[in-house]
Amino acid sequence: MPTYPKPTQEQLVVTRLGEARLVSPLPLSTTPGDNIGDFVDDDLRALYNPRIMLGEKPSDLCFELAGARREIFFTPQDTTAAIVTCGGLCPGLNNVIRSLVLELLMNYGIRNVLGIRYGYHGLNPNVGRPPFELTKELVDEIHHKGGTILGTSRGPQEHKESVDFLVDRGVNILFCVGGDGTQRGAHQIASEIARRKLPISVIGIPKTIDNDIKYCYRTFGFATAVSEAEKVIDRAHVEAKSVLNGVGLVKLMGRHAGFITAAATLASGEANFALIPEVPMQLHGEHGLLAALDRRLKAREHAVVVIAEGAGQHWLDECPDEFDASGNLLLRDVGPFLAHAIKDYSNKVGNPANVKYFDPSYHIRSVHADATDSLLCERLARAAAHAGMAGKTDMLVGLWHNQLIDVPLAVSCDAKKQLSPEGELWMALQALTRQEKWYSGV
Ligand SMILES: Nc1ncnc2c1ncn2[C@@H]1O[C@H](COP(=O)(O)OP(=O)(O)OP(=O)(O)O)[C@@H](O)[C@H]1O
Ligand SMILES: O=P(O)(O)OC[C@H]1O[C@](O)(CO)[C@@H](O)[C@@H]1O
Ligand SMILES: [Mg+2]
Repeated sequence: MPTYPKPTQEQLVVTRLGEARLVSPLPLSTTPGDNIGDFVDDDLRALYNPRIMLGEKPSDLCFELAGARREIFFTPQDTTAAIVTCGGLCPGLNNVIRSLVLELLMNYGIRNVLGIRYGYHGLNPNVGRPPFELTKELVDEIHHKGGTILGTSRGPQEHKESVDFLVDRGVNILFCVGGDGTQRGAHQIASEIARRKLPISVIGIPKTIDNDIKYCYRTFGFATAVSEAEKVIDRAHVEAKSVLNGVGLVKLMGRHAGFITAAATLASGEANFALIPEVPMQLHGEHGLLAALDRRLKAREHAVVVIAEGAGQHWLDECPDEFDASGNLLLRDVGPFLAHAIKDYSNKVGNPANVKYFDPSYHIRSVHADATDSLLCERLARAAAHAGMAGKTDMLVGLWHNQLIDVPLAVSCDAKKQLSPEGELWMALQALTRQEKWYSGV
């Protein structure tokens, strides 16, 4: 259940640089049933809402389906692509780079692929390092490594200079791999390209362990981050259970979305409380977290609490907002604050807790992609390559009910996705932890 308003059909129309007239070099077919993979018809659509109420007319609101087109826009041997990775690290960045390079060079046979260094800074010759050529040999084994071989960055970018750079370097397709900020930046670059009426395609590939990008049910990196977080919760449980009144407290990444916290809590099955930014909870008072935790300790003599970094911000003292280089609000550190609050309260009520605090923050995102994410990276990257070669632009590749879709950047990056407190994930978490019971004291 999305937490954002339904788009209009007009908002879901993807921009094209012009008519795609060239026959694709991919060895695909247009005949179903011939045991050869098929091109995707440009008129094929994925329904926005796959649920229907019996007796009601289904809505025909739909996304453009991603995939290889029979007609392409760019002449492969004259085409240069460039790849840039921006924002925080995320498992799978190297997988995406590798799959893009292999699809573009080996299957489409384009001229070359440039690797842009250290995020959007690399598109500004006055600030960034020069790009380097990505060859098949260079990317051969990179998918086994965490991080990004291109480097990444946060901080503002001058989109006019970025477009000058693309023109100077003869780049025809730019692939922007990153989170919501990166996709906003990609949209600005595409808008400047459109203003100058240039035939340059800009394609986004959504990356973030936070899983907060609209029209992408699951971003790559999320599954790996959840697997890593799950291990930490399990260890926090071991620590908590080994001492009297042990409390394993785990703080996980997730600025504005609690997807990592909720999914890792469910996967682990060992946490008793999960706190996310979307569901603000009281700390003090009869129905606050501290009293609830005390009830749990009295009943079971150990507890595990998982908190997303963006949760409980309202518990901390007001102080002037600070921002990172990209303008993202810097969160105050709720983990140590909560550890102290639990210790103080438990001492005060005469039932001292033995708090073991875990902060695995960067650990969960700097690892290499697991098999689930590697597969998703492969799918997203190849779909992005197809979209670029077909001359689509100002769009990102999304994942909607397990179908890859092409989504205009303007409609994807106008807001972040958050976890719905009415959705299945949060309901499952309530059913598993039964944390409400401790809060209500019944
Ligand atoms: N509002 C914006 N408008 C245009 N460009 C932006 C905007 N926000 C960020 N960018 C560009 O995108 C880059 C990456 O943004 P940011 O640091 O917010 O990471 P992100 O892509 O959101 O990834 P993460 O998920 O790690 O936060 C920045 O360096 C900046 O150039
Ligand atoms: O410290 P950095 O590298 O700026 O990134 C931290 C942020 O990046 C993310 O991993 C992705 O947005 C967030 O969960 C986290 O708050
Ligand atoms: Mg972001």
